[in-house]
Amino acid sequence: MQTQSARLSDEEIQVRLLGISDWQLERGELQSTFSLASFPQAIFFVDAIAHIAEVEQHHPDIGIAYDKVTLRIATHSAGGITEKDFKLARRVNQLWQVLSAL
Ligand SMILES: C[C@H](O)[C@H](O)[C@H]1CNC2=NC(N)=NC(=O)C2=N1
Repeated sequence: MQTQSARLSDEEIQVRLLGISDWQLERGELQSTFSLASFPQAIFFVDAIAHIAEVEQHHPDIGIAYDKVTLRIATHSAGGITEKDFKLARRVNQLWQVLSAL
């Protein structure tokens, strides 16, 4: 879909960042770090993200440091940030809200 995979301008990115909590623009990627209660919970979170990524056919770079999970999202084919990246970030935030309520 052309509209979803078109590279966003810096201004468009900043506007969208206002509407999504806990994500920053770092080195040309959307980035967020989530703190879990334990290493197994971090792995569980990453596993759920993997399923979302497969459904979306859009995949974050994932770093796991004990109980912290850092996600970096960019659209490599567009050489920048696109709507697909924000869609994935919003899905991760939804997952985070569900897990936080458990
Ligand atoms: C064919 C498939 O849709 C592409 O290779 C996708 C897969 N997942 C992807 N994920 C991310 N983050 N960026 C991409 O450009 C990308 N490309």
